[in-house]
This record gives sequence, structure tokens and C-alpha cells, in this order.
Amino acid sequence: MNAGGIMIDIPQVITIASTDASGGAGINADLKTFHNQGVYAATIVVGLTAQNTYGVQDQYPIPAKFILEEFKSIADDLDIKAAKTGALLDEVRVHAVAQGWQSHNLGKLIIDPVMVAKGGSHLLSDTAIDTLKTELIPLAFLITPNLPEAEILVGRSLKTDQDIIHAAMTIQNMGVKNVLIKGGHRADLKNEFADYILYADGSSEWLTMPGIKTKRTHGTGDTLSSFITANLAKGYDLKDIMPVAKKFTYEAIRQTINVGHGHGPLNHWVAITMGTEDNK
Ligand SMILES: Nc1ncnc2c1ncn2[C@@H]1O[C@H](COP(=O)(O)OP(=O)(O)OP(=O)(O)O)[C@@H](O)[C@H]1O
Ligand SMILES: Cc1ncc(COP(=O)(O)O)c(N)n1
Repeated sequence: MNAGGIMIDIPQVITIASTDASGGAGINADLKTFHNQGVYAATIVVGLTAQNTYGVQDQYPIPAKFILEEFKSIADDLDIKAAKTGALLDEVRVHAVAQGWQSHNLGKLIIDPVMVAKGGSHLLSDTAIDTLKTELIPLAFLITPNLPEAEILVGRSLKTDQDIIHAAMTIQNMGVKNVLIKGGHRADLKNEFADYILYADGSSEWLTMPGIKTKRTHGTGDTLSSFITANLAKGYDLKDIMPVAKKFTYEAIRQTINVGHGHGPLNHWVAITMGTEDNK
């Protein structure tokens, strides 16, 4: 009921992750990307971090019981179409999120398996990796590890393109439908580099782009996975989203903003929308 006004339907998404006090990564980057893409965003806060563009100074995990209450509050009211996870900190939090998801399915699940921040701080304990593999990954529509995260998930080093292709298959066999292995860590090594995606139907592609020589890449993975989450919620197909998600992240890195003195944050104000002439 909205007498005299109008009612607008809007796709609803959620980020299940940790905050970044400096605003460049984590839940903060997710919310800015969601807003940019015109979706309504809710949050399940799993942890808080005291961090800046130099690194993570401290972490504060939210109790598992409270995380489950957050799940219930959202599921009792909102109509979430897609959810993404970010830094989950440890085994207890990963288990709580898997438990929350099984009780309250919130649409398509996208896992960004954040393990180590750009400054080198651990945002997922080593003991959480098995819980991630056995409890959370089998529930997901898409997982988006960067190269070091993919190496940890498969337990071997990934040097060649062939290694990456095999790793994506190994991860898909853990029960997740689609696997994106991000190549940002090779961006300094080559002028052109690529992300690799293995789709649910067995097809795959290399998404190639020029590497930008910069250290202002705080929150690149969050930005990419949030863009994908927003547009899955809008009903777009993953294969159509991927090139545009890459373009959004690329422009958000390229059109840099002057914030912080370490690994600076991205520009979440760039205008790139699915379905426009520019992106066909
Ligand atoms: N220097 C760069 N130039 C161009 N694209 C980049 C660069 N760095 C990262 N990207 C792109 O940004 C996206 C995120 O990649 P990356 O490998 O940095 O993820 P990530 O390490 O998980 O990010 P983060 O942990 O910072 O959130 C990928 O699509 C990647 O190709
Ligand atoms: C709360 C939180 N989530 C995710 C990241 C990863 O981003 P990056 O590797 O660019 O620091 C982060 N630093 N902090």
C-alpha cells in the first residue's frame, strides 16, 4: 500500500562477509558495487576488521549464534535472489554460514573464498579450508578463487594454463556448479593476462584483458564477485555477465581514486550496466 506514490520492484541480494574499516574491500566494496548496479542489498556480518590500505591490524569474529540470527531475520522478511560470501575468518564462522544456508536458502550462492588480504594478513584460518570444501562449496552456484586460493583448494601449485584448467575441474568436482579462477596475481607478470571460467555445462573460456600496472587493487575480487551476484539476481545468464563483470572491474581499477597510501581502493562510481549498447 502506497497511496499517491509508486511501488518499484527491485532485485534483492545479500553479502555474507566481513567489514573493512577503511571502506575499500569486504562488505563495504560489496555494498558500493550493489548500489552501482541498482540492486537492494542486505548484509549478514560475519566479522569486523580493523584495516586500512596497508593491511589488516585486527579482526573481531561475530559469534556463530548471532550469525544464525542474522540469517533468520533476513529469511523471515526479504526475498533474496542471490548471495555472496567474502572473508569468513575461521572454521566456526564457515560452519555457521553453511548451517544458516541450509536452514534458509537465499537464492544463488556465490563464494569468494577470501583467504589472504593484499597486505598478507590471513582472513581465513588454515583449519577452515576443509570445512569450506566439505560444507560450503557443495552448496554454491559459483566460486571465484584467485590463483593462490585455487592452489590451496586443490593442494598443488598452478604454473601453466593446463594446471589452471585441471584445477577448475578439481574444484567443480567438490560440488560447485561454476568455477572462476582469477588471474589478477599474474597481472604484473604479463601485459595480457586472463581469468579462466569453467561453466556448469562443461564449456569454458579464458577472459583475457590488459593488466594495469598498479598497486591500487584493494577489493578487486569483492568488486568482481558482487557485480556477478547483482546481475544474477537481475536474471542475467552467467555467460553474458562475465565479460561485463570483467569490464566493470577493469574500469574500476583503471579510473583510480586517490584514497589511502598503500593498496588503494577501487572507483565504484564507474558507469557500466548490463544490457546497454556498449556491452553487447
Ligand atoms: N592489475 C590488474 N589489472 C587488470 N585487472 C586486474 C588487475 N588485478 C586484478 N584484476 C582483475 O580483478 C579481478 C579480481 O582479481 P584478483 O585476482 O585480484 O582477485 P583477488 O585477489 O581475489 O582480489 P581481492 O583479494 O583483492 O579482493 C579479476 O577479474 C582480475 O582479472
Ligand atoms: C573484510 C575484507 N574482505 C576481503 C578482503 C580482500 O581484499 P584484498 O585482498 O584486496 O585486501 C579484505 N581485505 N578485507
